[in-house]
Amino acid sequence: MPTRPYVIDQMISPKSIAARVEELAREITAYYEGTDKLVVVGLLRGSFVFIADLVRELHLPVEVDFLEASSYGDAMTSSREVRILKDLRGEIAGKDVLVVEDIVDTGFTLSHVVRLLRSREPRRLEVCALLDKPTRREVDIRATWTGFEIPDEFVVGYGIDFAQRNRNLPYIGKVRFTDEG
Ligand SMILES: O=P(O)(O)OC[C@H]1O[C@H](OP(=O)(O)OP(=O)(O)O)[C@H](O)[C@@H]1O
Ligand code: HPA
Repeated sequence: MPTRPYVIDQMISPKSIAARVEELAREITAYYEGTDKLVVVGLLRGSFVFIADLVRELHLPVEVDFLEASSYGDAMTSSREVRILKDLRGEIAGKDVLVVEDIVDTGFTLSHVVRLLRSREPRRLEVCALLDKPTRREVDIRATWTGFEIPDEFVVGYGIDFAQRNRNLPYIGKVRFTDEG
């Protein structure tokens, strides 16, 4: 539980998110056109809202699978140790794969997951991330498609949490502590 009081200032509205998700889905559909099946892999828990919206806009035969990775716990900074808490149910060897991530911050989570999944030899593996904080990067990795580049702010909402709270907000907001001067 966060002990300090905070408020959340809206940064990206539900309307802007929906419009961007539609654009991303259009590009992804064009990229994978002709695939017999795209395995869409959501990284739990943060991507659960984004993946739900994104897959409904993909005009492709899709299978949905999930991988749970965790490195933040209840903190605002990465432990830099990525733990895989739940693996995929299905095989991805020889298949087209799209990894769906909510946010790329230091890059530790995504690089760990991409390395793991590439070792299973998918046919094509690409990444779609809703948010990117490029100024915080510690590992050299980029998503193939990014929804929004954002400044160095701790964000919540649309699936993203602060110590497991605020995932259910329909917008992306930044956390502002109210006990600071
Ligand atoms: O680029 P990084 O610095 O690695 O940060 C990004 C990751 O951090 C968050 O996951 P978290 O460990 O909080 O788990 P969660 O998805 O269950 O909230 C977020 O959902 C990303 O997966
Ligand atoms: O800004 C963030 N908010 C919530 N979780 C996160 N994990 C990495 N960056 C963030």
